[in-house]
Amino acid sequence: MTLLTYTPPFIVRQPPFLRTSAVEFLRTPPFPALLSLEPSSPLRLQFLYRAPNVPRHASFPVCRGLPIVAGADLTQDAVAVAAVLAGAYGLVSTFDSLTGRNLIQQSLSRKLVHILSGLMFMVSWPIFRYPFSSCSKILISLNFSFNSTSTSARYFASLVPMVNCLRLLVHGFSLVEDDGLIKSVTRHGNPEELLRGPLYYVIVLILCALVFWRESPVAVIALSMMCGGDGVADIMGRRFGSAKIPYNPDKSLVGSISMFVFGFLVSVGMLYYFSALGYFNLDWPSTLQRVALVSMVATVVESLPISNVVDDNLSVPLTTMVAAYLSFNI
Ligand SMILES: Nc1ccn([C@@H]2O[C@H](COP(=O)(O)OP(=O)(O)OP(=O)(O)O)[C@@H](O)[C@H]2O)c(=O)n1
Ligand SMILES: C/C(=C\CO)CCC[C@H](C)CCC[C@H](C)CCCC(C)C
Repeated sequence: MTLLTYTPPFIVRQPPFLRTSAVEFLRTPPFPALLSLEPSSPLRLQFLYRAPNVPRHASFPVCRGLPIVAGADLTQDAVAVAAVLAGAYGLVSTFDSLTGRNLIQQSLSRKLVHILSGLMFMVSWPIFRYPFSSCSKILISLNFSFNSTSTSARYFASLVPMVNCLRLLVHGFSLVEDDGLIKSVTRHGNPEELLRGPLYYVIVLILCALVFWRESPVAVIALSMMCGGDGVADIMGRRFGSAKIPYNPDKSLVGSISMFVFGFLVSVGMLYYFSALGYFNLDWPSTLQRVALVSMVATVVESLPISNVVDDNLSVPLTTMVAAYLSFNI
């Protein structure tokens, strides 16, 4: 379904800091907002913003000339923020209703919200597409040979977890009552619980959107391990985890195996999703090995008896970010 037509952007030189082995490794530029000096044929924008087919190993002369009207419409990103915020509210309300009617247990509701929120947020990233910040346009208009391909879309997308972060703070400190939120995302129904796992969770979403975004496998793998891996580990471990981990009686082998398997599968699936939309081009045999290694590292960290020191919603994604960054840059 064609929603909008826009003049394709122009390719700029990739910033030096992006000329890492990761970029070489990914072969073609990962940036959907690349600007090409000679406009290619108008691309018809689909609902999901696909990166223009940038030729592999394309040369990237520095961008010059008149301001480049990206053709992107801020309106789309504003609508996208509203739509994803509505989705977040709807997800929590749905599980509030299910727990309220005793159709699912509160602990299962919490984990399903944990699994679905981050993954659905990540899946929504391609609908944000304002290609560059106003400062970039000003720099271009001044004929500034800038190297940035920063995309403002990430800032719009990060508004969603930011609003939810505020929501968790307001209700976590009981400034405003929201029984539905508390029932669907806390284990014991205490508002203060919102200020721990759920709050760390949305902070990680903000970090992933702002720092790595859809232009790198790092955030994709980190959120896949936090949501798909850790979330399923809890569900499977509680249900089938009779055989405990020797060094951590609170965790089980089934839970950890589930963490690895589902974290790996969800990571590969999400990487394929963004790769299919053209955000990065992966060498799959090597990528699968790297994702397996990162998944193993995250699984080992999640199995450690450190939950009282650092929440899994921090230790798992942060460990995954470091491991994925090193793995895809070496
Ligand atoms: N590798 C794992 C991970 C989790 N679990 C099971 O899932 C429960 C909760 O796991 P945990 O990761 O601690 O979940 P949290 O996110 O810390 O719990 P909550 O969602 O309440 O914050 C554990 O007590 C355990 O029964 C398991 O058996 N093996
Ligand atoms: C229960 C949770 C963590 C504990 O381990 C997850 C809390 C989730 C937040 C309450 C809501 C977060 C919403 C996302 C930022 C956006 C989701 C959008 C999507 C379209 C549903």
